[in-house]
Parts: sequence; structure tokens; C-alpha cells
Amino acid sequence: MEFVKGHGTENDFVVLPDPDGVVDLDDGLLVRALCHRRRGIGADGVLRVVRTDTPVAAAAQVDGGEATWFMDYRNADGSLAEMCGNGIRVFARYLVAAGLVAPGAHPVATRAGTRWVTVDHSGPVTVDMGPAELGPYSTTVVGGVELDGVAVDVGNPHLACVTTTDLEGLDLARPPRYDTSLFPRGVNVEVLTPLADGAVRLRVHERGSGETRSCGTGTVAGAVAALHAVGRGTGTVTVDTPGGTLLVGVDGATTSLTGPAELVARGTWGAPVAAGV
Ligand SMILES: N[C@@H](CCC[C@H](N)C(=O)O)C(=O)O
Repeated sequence: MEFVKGHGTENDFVVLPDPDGVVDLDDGLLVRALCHRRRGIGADGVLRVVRTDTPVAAAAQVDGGEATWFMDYRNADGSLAEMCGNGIRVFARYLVAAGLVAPGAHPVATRAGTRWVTVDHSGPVTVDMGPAELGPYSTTVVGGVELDGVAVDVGNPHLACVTTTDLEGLDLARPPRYDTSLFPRGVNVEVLTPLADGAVRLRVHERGSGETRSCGTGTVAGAVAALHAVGRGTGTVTVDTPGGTLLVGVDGATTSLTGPAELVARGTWGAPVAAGV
């Protein structure tokens, strides 16, 4: 099985080309094996590249619309997620590199709906992330520290906590505690600094993947929360994550995410490897 490895601000993915949707990912075993950092390729998640006219896309209730390609995203633990902001930018880079779409703007289907991505062979990739919906305030406990946050739905669920607590001192390796009645399907938890000079610093614990170096949907959720904390509903926010810098745009109708997306390797999974190779 051919694969490509890529990342967006060090949020890393195994890209699995499976246009006809014949690979069985549903029991989670292959996803966990691919993503394992000692026994596998190592990644925060898998991006299966599958056509929208396949039974796999139909089973995911994907309305392809104009999109030919469905990003079937799986977290490292094998669980499904609706959307991945860094993943979709890497996915789009792969589509161009593989000659499956021309450079420019094109739609990609996800479980959260179709998103338009603007991509070339190199340079930053921008995705229209759709609206980010603010929800109720809630709390979380991160490594014994209770933090206030606000729910933000970016197609997938987030709890974004704007805090003056020292971010580096927080233990995000362990899953944060959260209100399971508000987030019955789990939640991604962001901790971030208050907005200063149009920028924030952000760390994240992702549902299904643990602490990651960056999270695109989390970055959008964090930017929306940081603007909300200063009474604003629109703006442009530079988000510095441990893995790199992303730019988020928030207007009344939608949000956008811009940043690097790199393909770094390709190979064959599961093929016998001869001695000495
Ligand atoms: N890293 C992604 C988000 C991946 C999904 C998330 N862990 C979830 O379960 O919702 C991103 O860049 O947005």
C-alpha cells in the first residue's frame, strides 16, 4: 500500500491514496499501526484520499457537491473526526503533487461539509474553514489546573481557553477533564494567550491524538475565542503554535486558515523489506 507522509506546522499525517475506497480502516487497527511512532510510520492522523462517488463516501454521508475528492480523516487512535484544518491543507497539496487537481482553488469534501482550498505546488495553502460557531462557556482541568474556556464548533468540537497561566507549565500530555454532557463526542482543548498585537500563542490537546504540535481547527477556535474575549467578532489573528505559525481570518460569515503544508516522504506500507536495503 502506497503512502505519503506530510505535515502542516508539524501536525503530521499519513496520506493514504485509496481512490476507490477499498482499504478497510473501520476497525482502527491499520490507522493505529500506521500512526504508531515506534512501530509504524508515526503521525497524528491518517488522510485517506478517496473519491466522493464511492460507497465509503456514501457511508460517511458525505455530500460531495462539486468535490471529486473526500478527505476521510482518522485520528491516531483510529477514531473519526469531522474536519482537520492542517490535514486538509496537506491533503490539497497531495492532490496537486499527484496531478489529481490543477493548482488553484478547488473543493474538498469532509464529514463537516465541503471546504474550498487554494493551493499551488509550493507556498502557503489557504482553506476556507466555514463558520466557527461560539457555544457556551465551560471549564476544563489540564494537569490539575482548572481553566475557563468557551466552546467553539469548527465542524469539530473545541474548548478554547484564553488564559494568563504560563502555557509552558501546563501538562497537556494527559487528556484534560471536561464536561461530557456538553461534549458527548469528546473535545479538542486549546490553551492560548490573550490577544496582543494581533497574535496569540497556543497549545492543544487533540481528541484522539493527544498533544500535537499544532491543530488547524484548534487554531481557528483559538482565534475566535481570543477575539471574543476582547469583544470582537471579526479580525485577523496570527497564531504561534509549537510547530509553526498560522494566520486565521474571521469575518461575519466564515473563517480562513493559511499556513505551510509539506509532503516529506513517500513509501510502501506492508511490503517485505529485503535485508541490506
Ligand atoms: N489536527 C486537526 C484536527 C484533527 C481532528 C481532531 N483531533 C478531532 O478529533 O476533532 C486540525 O488540524 O484541525
